Amino acid sequence: MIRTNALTKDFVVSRTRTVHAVRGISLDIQPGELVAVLGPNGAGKTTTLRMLTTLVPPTSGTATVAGYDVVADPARVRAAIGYVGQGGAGGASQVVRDELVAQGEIYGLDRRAARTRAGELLEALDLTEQADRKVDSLSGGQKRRLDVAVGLVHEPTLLFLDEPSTGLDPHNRANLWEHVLRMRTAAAEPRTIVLTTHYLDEADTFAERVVVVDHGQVIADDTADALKADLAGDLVSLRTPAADVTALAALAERAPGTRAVHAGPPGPDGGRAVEVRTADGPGAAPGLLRAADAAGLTVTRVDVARPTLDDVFLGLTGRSLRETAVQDADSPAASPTDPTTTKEVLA
Ligand SMILES: Nc1ncnc2c1ncn2[C@@H]1O[C@H](COP(=O)(O)OP(=O)(O)OP(=O)(O)O)[C@@H](O)[C@H]1O
Repeated sequence: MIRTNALTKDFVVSRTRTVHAVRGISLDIQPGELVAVLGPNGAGKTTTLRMLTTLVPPTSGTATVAGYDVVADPARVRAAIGYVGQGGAGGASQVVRDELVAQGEIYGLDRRAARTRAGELLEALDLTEQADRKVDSLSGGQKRRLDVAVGLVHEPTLLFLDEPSTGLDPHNRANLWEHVLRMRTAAAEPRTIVLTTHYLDEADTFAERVVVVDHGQVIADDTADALKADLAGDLVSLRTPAADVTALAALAERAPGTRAVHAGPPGPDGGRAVEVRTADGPGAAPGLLRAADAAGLTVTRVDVARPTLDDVFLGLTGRSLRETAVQDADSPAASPTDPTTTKEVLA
């Protein structure tokens, strides 16, 4: 459905400065896949999407989308895809239903067919009640759902969404995702969806495949579970009195499946946690406890944590992710420091 080979984009910003936004991305995306492209600000996610949607020409490399070359056949690519950009699609002073009808007509539907299609999309995206309102009176979540509806007017088999949920509160993000997932299977054949996101948790929960981009390159490409298992591993944390830390750490080093061992800082009681990064935490923990017991070492508490995509990114780049406040776009009362609106995003 999408195949790119060494896709590259340089922006020449002055005689002395060129931004290498995308540095040779090769991807192969099959029909029906739901792929999240994840990466920090400036990683090249949007530029990649804009090349795949024919909005900017590549500097070098090739890309075919829905079987058509993005440079040689941009009109056919555009007819086959839907694209929802970061800015949104709806005209602010348009009435919601009229916006969808107009989009249908742009894509060649006659007025009657365009009205029917608009009605179906309003229904599917829970916007029927808002159909006669102006676009700029909608909440952030409703606007984003309208954007998705606009992207689907011509029933594309392939949908690109650039940061569809940025700025939405957790409730509206979940709601948008519910609709996107429903839209995906509503077509005769499952739609292929490629989206960019900063949100680790949604890439983790919803995407079947996560492509991690950093500095214009793909640095990882797999299911979230495989990335976490291969690149991070589980963390078994064994709390032990100070006197046993060195011996317990040495024992953990020798345990099967151990990848790394690290002693945490002393707690209020002087004890420390020996943190064991291992392929299979729940599988390894009982063996570690038995070995500690046999060696006469005391373990006062055991915790097993599954890794996050944050751990994956840290493992790949040495850079961590920051807790960043996400302004609740639909609930003006919520402040950026409200813990319910604070989400993990890539720093
Ligand atoms: N038209 C342009 N002219 C010059 N530089 C550009 C242009 N568009 C993007 N860039 C630069 O290319 C790099 C990649 O930008 P891009 O928008 O693709 O990143 P991104 O991963 O989508 O970031 P974000 O998550 O912030 O949207 C950045 O350094 C950006 O400043």
